[in-house]
Amino acid sequence: MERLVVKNLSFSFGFKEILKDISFTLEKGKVISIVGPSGGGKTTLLHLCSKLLKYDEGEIKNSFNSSSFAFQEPRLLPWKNVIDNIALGLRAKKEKNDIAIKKAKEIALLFGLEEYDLEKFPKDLSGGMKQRVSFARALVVNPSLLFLDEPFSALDIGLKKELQKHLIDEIEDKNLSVLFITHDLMEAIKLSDEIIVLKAEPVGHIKKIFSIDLPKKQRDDEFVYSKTAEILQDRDIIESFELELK
Ligand SMILES: Nc1ncnc2c1ncn2[C@@H]1O[C@H](COP(=O)(O)OP(=O)(O)OP(=O)(O)O)[C@@H](O)[C@H]1O
Repeated sequence: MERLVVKNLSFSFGFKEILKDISFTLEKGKVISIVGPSGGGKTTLLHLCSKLLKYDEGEIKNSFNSSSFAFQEPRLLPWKNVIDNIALGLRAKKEKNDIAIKKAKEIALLFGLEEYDLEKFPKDLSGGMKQRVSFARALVVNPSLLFLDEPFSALDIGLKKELQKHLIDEIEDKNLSVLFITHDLMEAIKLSDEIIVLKAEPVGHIKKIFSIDLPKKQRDDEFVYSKTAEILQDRDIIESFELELK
């Protein structure tokens, strides 16, 4: 069975402890989001899980067949146009060139890019367009596990909803698993099976894990709003986000 198991993970940058005793399991076809205050160690945790960083203590066992990553910063290759940036992973997997181009074009159009955008280079794209290219590049290779760091943060509300819907379709149709970071509690409620709340003080640790059982396609705005209101009643969430409810 494909899964990601994180057990008693701790990590420091030099003498600065960033994460302590983190444990959770991501099963096939499930979505876990990591929420928490800025500087709480969310990106560090994602980088450890995706092997971009080496951990100090504990264990990470990843038995997923394949994975891909969309970073907070899109990290596109400046000398390649939109299509070639999206097709990068497909070419690395030795996909035939015409098929790679066809798949890259299909997903680019699905993600709301226009035909005339496809030849553009990253310097000529808006922040939201770059983010869509980066997300498309991660998804087009059909990974079994997707790591996402704030994938929708630069998108307007309409595009955000469209891409979230597309992601939910991929999760349900292809049994895709996702570990993602968001600052947006409503987004986490819409997409996740579990929400991990990280607290930064004194060292990044898991304060709470919320489970959401309603099937994702049944989570309408009303559900998301009422669940958000319910979760915001929780003392731990208020503390984690350093919110003050008056
Ligand atoms: N390469 C690095 N070297 C030293 N310290 C780092 C490095 N990268 C991150 N940090 C520190 O680690 C802590 C956690 O950073 P991280 O980016 O993981 O937090 P985050 O929760 O993702 O924040 P944000 O929501 O603002 O993206 C911060 O105090 C940050 O300054």
